[in-house]
Amino acid sequence: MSHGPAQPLTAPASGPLTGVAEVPGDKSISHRSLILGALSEGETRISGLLEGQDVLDTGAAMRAFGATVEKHGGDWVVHGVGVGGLLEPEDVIDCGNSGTGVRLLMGVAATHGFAVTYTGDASLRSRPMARVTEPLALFGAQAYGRSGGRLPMTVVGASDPIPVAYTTPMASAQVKSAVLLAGLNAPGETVVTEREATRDHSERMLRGFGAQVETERTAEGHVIRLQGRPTLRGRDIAVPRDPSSAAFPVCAALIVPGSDVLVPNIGLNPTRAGLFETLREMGADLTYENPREEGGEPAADLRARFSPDMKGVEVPPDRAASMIDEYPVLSVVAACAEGTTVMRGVAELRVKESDRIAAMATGLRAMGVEVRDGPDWWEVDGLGAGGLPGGVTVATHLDHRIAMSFLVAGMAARRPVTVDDSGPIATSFPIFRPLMEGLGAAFA
Ligand SMILES: O=C(O)C1=C[C@@H](OP(=O)(O)O)[C@@H](O)[C@H](O)C1
Ligand SMILES: C=C(OP(=O)(O)O)C(=O)O
Repeated sequence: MSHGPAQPLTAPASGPLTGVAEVPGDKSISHRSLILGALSEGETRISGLLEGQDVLDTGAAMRAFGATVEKHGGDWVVHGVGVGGLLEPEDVIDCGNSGTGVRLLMGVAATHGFAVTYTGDASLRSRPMARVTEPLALFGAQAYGRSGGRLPMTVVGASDPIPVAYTTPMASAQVKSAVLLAGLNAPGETVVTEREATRDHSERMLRGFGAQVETERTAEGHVIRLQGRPTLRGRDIAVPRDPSSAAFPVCAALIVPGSDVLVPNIGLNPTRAGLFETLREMGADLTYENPREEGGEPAADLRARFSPDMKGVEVPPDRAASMIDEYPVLSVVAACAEGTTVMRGVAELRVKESDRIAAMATGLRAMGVEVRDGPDWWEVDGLGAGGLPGGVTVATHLDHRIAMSFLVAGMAARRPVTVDDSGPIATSFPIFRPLMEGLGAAFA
């Protein structure tokens, strides 16, 4: 919960970024590997787990719920307790900065007959939890939190849960996943309908661990049916690299003159790849090399080269869920393109680790970029390649993606960009700084 002293960091203009950027494991899949391993019988061995603080906090939580979670050599090994077998934690569960961690855990524990109190850092304590506790109440769980449905919050799990049919009111994989994970320990069929498809890692991984999950496209949307009380069996998991982390070296290469960067082995699951599609529409020199299937999902090596002729685009709102965490860094690329980039249908950006539209707009405006915004949209007027003035210090509001986005901006700007706190980068991309330095970036 406590956050150490702020760690300011400055990115001055960079020379060409070149080389290979091996980004760490996918954060969404890493959380789910630990959680589903803990709900399985037997051993789950995970290679490539993201060792970011968000994921480490979920690992500590699974230990508090009774599972064994240990690092053996380079792998993480989980010995699970089986579906319905979680134990009552002896203390508050602190999820740090992680919305995914707390919301998925609330779901899992909501159909166990004990109470759990959750908290997190100042950012997480400001984020809305009613979106999860409302559907969990349908299973019979009761939540008692701060006003506005904020953490700290105690959720009293249902001792006699009933299955639920629920339509998610916003495009959120966290809400969908919380309901599905609660449904694991409810008898019968739990059904989640989402109007827009969101990342589908929970569905794919639940199936991989042995649950019966069916998905169907209907007139109402995307329907997911889970049969409750399955036996989940531990398995080996190789976590693919994170496309949301790949976004930073890719975007930096596109806007720093002379750059040519290879980001190998990135999953291009269509529920995650919207940024790359958008960048290509803008005219980015971004190619998919060696396209292949990895663990049943499309993957490729991404090659990004400096792209001085990118144009602003209108990003279709139905693409938002597939690139929701990438809008901050897209807005930096947009500021280096010609013309206006329009981003609509993105109200969810206002309830992430920070209000990401406000945070990016404030920093971009401070360096002279024209940004217009409304409740669920924003537009950035590009200054063209080499046009970003820089010369600002920006507030990152405990938000890793805001910090990394402005550091990327500094690499392409005429004068340095300083972020007031780079500490939160460790939540999702702990090797961001050495990785970017390896490509040629300098920090001060
Ligand atoms: O399910 C997940 O792993 C995630 C879902 C998204 O959040 P929402 O469900 O709030 O859109 C995303 O922003 C987050 O980084 C990870
Ligand atoms: C929104 C994010 O994470 P979370 O919701 O898990 O805190 C993110 O990583 O950009």
